Amino acid sequence: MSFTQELRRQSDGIFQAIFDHPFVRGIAAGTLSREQLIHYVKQDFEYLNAYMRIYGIAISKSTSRNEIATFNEQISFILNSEIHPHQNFCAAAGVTYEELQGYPLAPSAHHYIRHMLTVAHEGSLGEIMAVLLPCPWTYLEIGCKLLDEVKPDESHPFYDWIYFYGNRGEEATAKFCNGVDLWAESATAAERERMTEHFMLSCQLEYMFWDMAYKQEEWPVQMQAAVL
Ligand SMILES: Cc1ncc(CO)c(N)n1
Repeated sequence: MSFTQELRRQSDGIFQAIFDHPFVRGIAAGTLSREQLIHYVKQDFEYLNAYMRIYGIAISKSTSRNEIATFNEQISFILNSEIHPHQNFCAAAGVTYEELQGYPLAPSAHHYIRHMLTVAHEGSLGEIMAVLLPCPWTYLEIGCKLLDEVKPDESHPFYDWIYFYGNRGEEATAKFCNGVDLWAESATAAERERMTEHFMLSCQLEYMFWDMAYKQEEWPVQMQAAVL
């Protein structure tokens, strides 16, 4: 079993919980509220900005052109393609994408981004790849599962979202897994252990991100608006 197959086995309980989460079930059934979609897009716009910055840190730790090119491709994918699923949610909620940009982070999004940033600061390139991997991997599997289960046609409100993640992520995720596996082969046991921990925590935080959007999570005490 490869290192990433072993990671997938260890995280199976979390993957299953994500597939069963009411937000993901709500994508399948087309039953999410306008407010839940808006909360998700506001937070995910910021999340993907942070995610691209972490790729930037990964580039600064890269030792070959090949690695740089891979991270560069991933950044372009987020900038140019991953806007489509957000736009699908915006259209379903009846808002423009621009309206949902620049909001403060809710607690779980904050937690997830800080987790990735800590690993980016302290860890090796292999550890950074491990902390980033649950993002494409969980969405690929959600997309494939929903394609298979719902077989949406164009009348489904989340047709674009489901097709985007079900069809587009496979090659990128395979490449990502390959990079993590190669790194793990020459890593020490202690580093592999850290890679596993980072990966597992990112899976937990993927679950929490869905939960945050579903419950429209906010900080428990409202901040006071600045007096200008
Ligand atoms: C939180 C989160 N995880 C994964 C993806 C997929 O890229 C996303 N857009 N947002």
